[in-house]
Parts: sequence; C-alpha cells; structure tokens
Amino acid sequence: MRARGLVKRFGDFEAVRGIDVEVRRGEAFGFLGPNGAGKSSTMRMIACVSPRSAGELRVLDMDPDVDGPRIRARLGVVPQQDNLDTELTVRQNLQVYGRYFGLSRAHVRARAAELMDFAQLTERADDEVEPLSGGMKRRLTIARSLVNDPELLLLDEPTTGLDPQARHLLWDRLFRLKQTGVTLIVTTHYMDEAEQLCDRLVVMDGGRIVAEGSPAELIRRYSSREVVELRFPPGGQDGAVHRVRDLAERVEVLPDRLLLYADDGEGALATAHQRGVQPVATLVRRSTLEDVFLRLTGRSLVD
Ligand SMILES: Nc1ncnc2c1ncn2[C@@H]1O[C@H](COP(=O)(O)OP(=O)(O)OP(=O)(O)O)[C@@H](O)[C@H]1O
Repeated sequence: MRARGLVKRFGDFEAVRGIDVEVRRGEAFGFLGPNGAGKSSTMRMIACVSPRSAGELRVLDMDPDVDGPRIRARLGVVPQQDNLDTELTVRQNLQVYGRYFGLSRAHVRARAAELMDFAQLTERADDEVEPLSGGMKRRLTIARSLVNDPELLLLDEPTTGLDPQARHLLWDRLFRLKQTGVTLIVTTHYMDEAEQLCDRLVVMDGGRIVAEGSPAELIRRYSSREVVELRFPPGGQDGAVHRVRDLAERVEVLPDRLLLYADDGEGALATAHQRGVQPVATLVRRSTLEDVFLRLTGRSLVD
C-alpha cells in the first residue's frame, strides 16, 4: 500500500491532509492517533469504500478508483464496530460470508472449520452470536474477514472496549496471522497496542502525520529511556518544578504530576528526594509511545 499526498475532504473540512505512507508486504503497520485524527477516514480509502479527494493511492499495486472490486476481493476488513449477524450461529456467520465471495459450499465449510479453530471458537460453533463475550465476537469478526484468504487485513481499532485478557488473546491471533505472511494495517489509539503489534507506525494528529518509525525508533528519537512520574496533590507540582528541572532532558507538567524524562530514572528520583521534593507517589518506568505523543502534540492520546 502506498499513499502520496492523500487527502480526504468532507465538504470544506479536510479530515486527512495530504499524507505520505508506504506499507510493505508482510509487515504490521499502525496508524496511531487520538479520536478524530483521520485514521478511520484513511482506512476507508484503503478499503476502497470511500473515494479519495486528492493525491495518489495504490493498494495491492492497484488503484482503488479503477480496481475497487479486484482489490476488495483480496482484502479483509475488520470494522470498528462488529457487524456480525447476531441471530446466526458462529459457523453460519462464517459460511454466509464465504458465500458472498462466491466460494463453493465445500470450500466454505472447510474454511469455516479452519477459521473457528484459529479464532478458538470451535466449541461455540453452533451457538448463536448474541450471548458471546466481546472478545469472542471480535475474534469471530476477524475470522470472518479472513474467509477469502486476504493478503492484506485492515483492522480499525481491533481491541477497543475489550478487557486486558481478551486484548492479549487477540494480539496473539494477529501475531500468528502475520507469521503466515498476511500484511496487517491497524488503527489504534492505544499506544500499548501499537507497541505490541506494529513493526512500523505513523503517529497522526489533526489529519497529518507527525512522526513515523518503529515503536523503538520513535521512543529513541522523541523520548528518554526512562520516565519518572512524581504525583502531587492538586497544584502541589508547581513548587517542585524548579527543583527538578535540571535532572531531566525535559519536564512535563501535568495537572496532577510531573514527568521527568531522564535516561537514569532512579538517579533522577534519588536526587529529587535529596532536594526535599515530596511527591505523594512516585514511579520510574520506561518510555512509551504515549510519551512520544505527548512530546509531539502536547496532549495525551486517550483523554
Ligand atoms: N462522513 C463524514 N462526514 C463529515 N465529517 C467526517 C465524516 N467522517 C469523519 N469525519 C470527520 O473527520 C475527522 C476524522 O475522523 P476519523 O473517523 O477519520 O478519525 P479517527 O482518527 O479514525 O478517529 P476515531 O477514533 O474517532 O474513529 C473527524 O473530525 C470526523 O468528525
């Protein structure tokens, strides 16, 4: 997939403002950004369901404006909201979808069995979808998107709303899929998801790309190795700022805490204590993509 100067307009409003992206075959690529960044609009153009307003776009070496149906036949799409047929069983959902692609009954039956195994839903094959857990429904939606053996799978916020265990199970399935050579394009506003899943990613904000690289590269480029979090009661952090400023490459002042960006977090924390800084709680952690986002935009990813 390759985009050059890709634009999406809704009336006068530019949701995607001329982005350049290249996703290589077999990689897991992420669009990371807060709500409204333009991730879904970009995905919908790649999925050939929303025409671009300007710029170039190639998907599987074809032009969505010309070859939409041919591209879609080789794509899998996992939308932000599950749109399963809740009155059908797990198996029926897969089989009905397979028939849309014009696959033979025998092929669809075999593929459905394979996919239920992949999604760890074989035991629920003949259960209706409605009572399944959120994680199971999500796995079924992903399984369904794989019915046609796609080369490229587009996932819009795959784990939003799931509990941590369900998210990990789903990441594991996606990781396996990647190992089989499927290219994954994922949108997310969870930095941990991007770190877990993505070989490379772009950080989007306000319709633009503000950074690009692997999670480790982005952290190296835009953050320190460690971060010290000093929590204070409301307003308490203001008096402490001048005492810690020289201990870190950068200090962020948030409403309830200070963040000290320092390669040696424990060292910085020890010095802060020696200087009489008295936070109510402290934490030394490694830098994450959340820190990268904060540095690039001055805001948190998830508000
Ligand atoms: N059909 C539409 N008509 C008008 N404006 C739209 C339409 N779709 C999206 N937008 C606007 O475009 C901007 C980008 O939306 P988009 O859904 O692409 O963002 P996102 O990064 O995917 O966020 P989210 O996580 O909320 O889906 C938003 O301001 C949104 O209101």
